[in-house]
This record gives sequence, C-alpha cells and structure tokens, in this order.
Amino acid sequence: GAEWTYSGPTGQDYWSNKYPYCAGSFQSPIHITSDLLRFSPTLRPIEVRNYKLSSTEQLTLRNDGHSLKLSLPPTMYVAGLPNQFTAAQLHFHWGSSNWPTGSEHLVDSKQFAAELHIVHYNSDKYPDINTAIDKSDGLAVLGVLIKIGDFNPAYEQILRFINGAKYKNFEVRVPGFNVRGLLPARLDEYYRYDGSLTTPPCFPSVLWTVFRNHVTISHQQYLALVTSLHASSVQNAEVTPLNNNFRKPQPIDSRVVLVSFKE
Ligand SMILES: NS(=O)(=O)c1c(F)c(F)c(S(=O)(=O)CCO)c(N[C@H]2CCCc3ccccc32)c1F
Ligand SMILES: [Zn+2]
Repeated sequence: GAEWTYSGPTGQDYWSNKYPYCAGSFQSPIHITSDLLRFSPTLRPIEVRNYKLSSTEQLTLRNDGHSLKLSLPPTMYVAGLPNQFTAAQLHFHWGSSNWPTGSEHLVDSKQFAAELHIVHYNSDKYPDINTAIDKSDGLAVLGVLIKIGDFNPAYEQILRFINGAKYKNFEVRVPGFNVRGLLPARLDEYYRYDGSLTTPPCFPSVLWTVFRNHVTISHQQYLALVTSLHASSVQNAEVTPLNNNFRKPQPIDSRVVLVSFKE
C-alpha cells in the first residue's frame, strides 16, 4: 500500500488520512496503568506449541522498511486461547541509540527499550492471516517487553544475521532455533486487552497478550538492532536509519485491561 512512516508528513498523526481505522476505537498500543487492571481468574497460562524449531528449518528475516520481521512456520501455534492461533511472523519495535526507549506498550509510565511481537491468526476460523487480519477475532499477538541488561542468546539467533537485512526489502535466511527462548520464563503472568494492529491498516482485530515480566538483551545487542537497519532501499541515496518505529499509546476509551495475576 501507500508508504507510511513513524514521523514526518506521512507519520503516525497522519495515518488515518489513508487508513481510517487508525483514528478508530480499540487502538493499540496503550499505556497500561494500575487503575485499569482487573484480575481475571479465567486467564490461563499461555501455552506455546512447536516453538522449538529444528536448525534445519529455514526462516526468512526481512527488513520491510517498517520493521525487522521473521517469518514463522505454521506448525507453531498458541493453545489456551478461545481458539487455536497459528504463528505467522515476529517483528520488533525499538528506539534509537540516543533514546533507548522504543517499546509500544508502556507499563505504569515505564517505556522499555524495545518490544517483540509474535503475530498469530485464528486458524480455527480463517484459512490464512490475510483473511483473518480484518476480523475482530482474527489475530492474537504476544508482546514481550525488552530491557537492556544481560546478553540474550535467544535474541542473538536473530541479531547475528541482521546485516543481511540492512536495506529495505533485503532478506536473509535464518536457521530455526528455540523461539520459546525469546519469551520470559513465566507465561502465566500477563496483561490482556482487545486492541488493534499498531501499524496501518490499524484493524481492531488483535487479542493482545503482553507478558508481565520483561526479558533483557545486552547494550551491544540493542545497538545492533538500532544501528544496523535502513528504512530506505539500497538505491536510495539518502541515509534514513530505521529506528523509533513505535506507535504512541492510544486512547483506552472504556476498555479495561485484564490481568492473570493477583499481586
Ligand atoms: N505491531 S503489530 O500490529 O503486531 C504489526 C506490526 F507492527 C508490523 F510492523 C507488521 S509488519 O511487519 O507486517 C510491517 C507492517 O506491514 C505487522 N504485520 C501484520 C499486519 C500487516 C499484514 C500482515 C501480514 C502477514 C503477517 C503479519 C501481518 C503487525 F501485525
Ligand atoms: Zn508490532
């Protein structure tokens, strides 16, 4: 579709000119504050299936000018949600070297360095993600808040290939690895709300699960993420770094955020 960016004349404040849902309700991300939280005893631990990929499995890591995204095989899925949700891809949102605050969801006024999203679609009801993408029960995204701290070997399985995706539309093959390692230890503690894609077309089609506990990557790993990628294609003379690719928090309206944990 027509190009959109995170700042400037085609930036997030103008997305709704071409993508009307972006000005609609149920938008993501949100600022998760304690006053919005309601404990729900029906929220079961997230169960990920077949996330441990064989190294003979080949994944595609691609820079699409908006994000760094990794394709995922349809053998991977999430159980324990209202329907089975099959994995499609994962991607990141991050800040810049000057401002290591690029997460999309904020928790009690804290913005994390980056955020991982693993995008799944409702495979009980829809044949593929492109059919599911604009349906209210179409998608489920797992969100992981990322802080700068200890080196993370699981994230390194992706970051060590990042120079193969330097320019827009560049892609590189990545051997399979244990995608479960990208998630926090506890999959039973999370925030849950009804929201949207955080990029155009902003369809309100996402059941959001943001894990309560963050993971860490090292400062060096974070620098690789925020300095390696260009938002423009290799032919384009101007150097436009791909960073600060996060949408601002959106109006919560009358939504509540359910939590799976008590204290
Ligand atoms: N934050 S978010 O809402 O989870 C989110 C992103 F932020 C994001 F950048 C992407 S993108 O990488 O596709 C670059 C933008 O098109 C997606 N893709 C989704 C929606 C668009 C179409 C599509 C088709 C197949 C697989 C996934 C997707 C996305 F869902
Ligand atoms: Zn995302």
